[in-house]
Amino acid sequence: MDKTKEDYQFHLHIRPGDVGKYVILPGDPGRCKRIAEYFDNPKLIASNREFTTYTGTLNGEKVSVCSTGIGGPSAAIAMEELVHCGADTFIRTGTSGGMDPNVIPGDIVIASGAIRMEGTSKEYMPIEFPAVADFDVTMNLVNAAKKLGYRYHVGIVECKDSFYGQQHPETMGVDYELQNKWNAWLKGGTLCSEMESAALYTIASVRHVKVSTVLLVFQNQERRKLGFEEYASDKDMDSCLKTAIEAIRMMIQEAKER
Ligand SMILES: O=P(O)(O)O[C@H]1O[C@H](CO)[C@@H](O)[C@H]1O
Ligand SMILES: O=c1cc[nH]c(=O)[nH]1
Repeated sequence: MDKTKEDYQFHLHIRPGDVGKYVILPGDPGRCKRIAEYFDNPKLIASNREFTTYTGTLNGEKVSVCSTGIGGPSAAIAMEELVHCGADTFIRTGTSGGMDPNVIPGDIVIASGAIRMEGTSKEYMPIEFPAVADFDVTMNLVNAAKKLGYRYHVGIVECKDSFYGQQHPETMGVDYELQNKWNAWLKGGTLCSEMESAALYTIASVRHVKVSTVLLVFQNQERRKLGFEEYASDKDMDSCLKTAIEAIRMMIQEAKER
C-alpha cells in the first residue's frame, strides 16, 4: 500500500475502495473479528492504533466493521476517515450502563438521541444543536430487534468523556455537577450511558451521512441501588451484533427494491 498517496487515511490506514457504504462501529477493536465473522468472505484490511477494519459482504453488498476506540475524539477520526473512503451509513454497536430502572442488563437499547455531555461534538456544532440518530437506520434497528425477538428499548442515551465520573461521581472534584446532571437525565427518562453516540450523531449531521446506535446494557447502577446485582455476559453481546447485522441486511434489501 502506497502510504504517500493523498487518499491514504492517516489513522485508519485505509483508502477509497477498502470499505463498503455500510460500516459497523464497535468501540473495542477486539470485537471486530467477531462482527466480521457474520460477513461473507471477511478480510482484515488494516489495524493501526485503536482502529481495526475488516471488509466482507452481506447480501452481495460490500460492508465493513471498524473499531472507534473509547470516546468521542477517536470515534470522530474513525467516522471522518471512513467518510473520506466512501462510507455513508453507520451503526455503532457497544456496551453501556443502564440508567432507567426498567432497563435490565442483557437488554438492548437503540439510541434515538444522545445527550452531548462530551467535548468532541462541541467542536462540530454549538450545544443547542441536537445529537439525533438517523430515522431510517433507527427504524431498521427497531425492526431487526423485533424480528429477532430481543428485549429492546428506544430512546435517549447519555454520552460523557469520563467513564469513572459516571461510575463514581462522588470521587470527582465536580461531583456537584455530575450528580445533579445525572439526576436530571434520570428525570428525563434517559435509558443508559455510553461514550460515542453524541459525537457520531453530531458529525453525521455535519457530514451528511447516516448513523444510529444499538447498545448492550452491561450493568445498571440505578438497579444496583435498588438491590439488583445483575450483569450481562459477553455472550449477550450477540443480540446487539445480530440486530446490527440484520438491520444492514434490511437496508440493503430495501435499496435493491427501490
Ligand atoms: O463497548 P464500547 O463500544 O467500547 O462502548 C462503551 O465501553 C467503553 C467504556 O468501557 C466506551 O467506549 C463506552 O461507550
Ligand atoms: O457502565 C458502562 C458500561 C459501558 N460503558 C459505559 O460507558 N458505561
